[in-house]
Amino acid sequence: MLVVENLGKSYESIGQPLRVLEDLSLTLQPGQSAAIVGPSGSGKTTLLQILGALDTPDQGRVRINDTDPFDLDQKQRAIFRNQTIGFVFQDHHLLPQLSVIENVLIPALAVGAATDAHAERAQSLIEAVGLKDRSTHLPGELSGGERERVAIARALLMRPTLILADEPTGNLDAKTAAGITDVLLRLQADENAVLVTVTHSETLADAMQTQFELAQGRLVERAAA
Ligand SMILES: Nc1ncnc2c1ncn2[C@@H]1O[C@H](COP(=O)(O)OP(=O)(O)OP(=O)(O)O)[C@@H](O)[C@H]1O
Repeated sequence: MLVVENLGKSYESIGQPLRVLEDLSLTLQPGQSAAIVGPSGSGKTTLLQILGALDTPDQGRVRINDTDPFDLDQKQRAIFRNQTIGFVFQDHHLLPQLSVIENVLIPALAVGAATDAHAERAQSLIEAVGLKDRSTHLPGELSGGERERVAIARALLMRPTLILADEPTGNLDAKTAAGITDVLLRLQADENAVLVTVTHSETLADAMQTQFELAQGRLVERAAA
């Protein structure tokens, strides 16, 4: 479960500080999916970075399964992030010199060694995202949509309770984007995880259970279509 209370965030800029998030609150239950939409510069990525404990808020609290990552020291926070949060980025951030399966195993390697159980999980996720025959390929040998599937498999390796996706279908054609959306939602449902996706795509936003517009630093729930 994700609970965000009264979040505030400003950036220092020449002259006045830039207030990006203002008294922002949000609660999502396990299994819930939400899209965050809003104009460019409205603070969507900033919010996602704070939800992922990659950036710190100036005010407010974030609780993920009753833990506030900002109560933890840096090392504990990194471990918590690794075990609780899965990130899917638009530009997928795969390591080009590592194979598909090695990329999927990165979260396990980051906290020690990949066990046989991790390797089995990685293989089953690679199958689940439709890349069974590609596990020894390098990212450079894959299409953009296939690379995004690898990024999704990697995000799911540690069975996160919170999945954060930043424009996961950003540079993809409509058919490929629809396939990526299906895979993401299927794996999220399998794990009963919370999914928060930031997007400019109305199609992707419509695939989520709930949609929020980020405006003037706060989230406003959009009425169901
Ligand atoms: N590190 C930073 N320092 C100063 N200002 C920043 C920083 N990061 C973001 N900003 C500013 O904060 C505002 C919100 O940025 P953010 O990237 O969160 O918006 P966004 O809604 O994700 O935009 P987009 O849809 O274009 O990706 C913008 O005005 C941006 O210029």
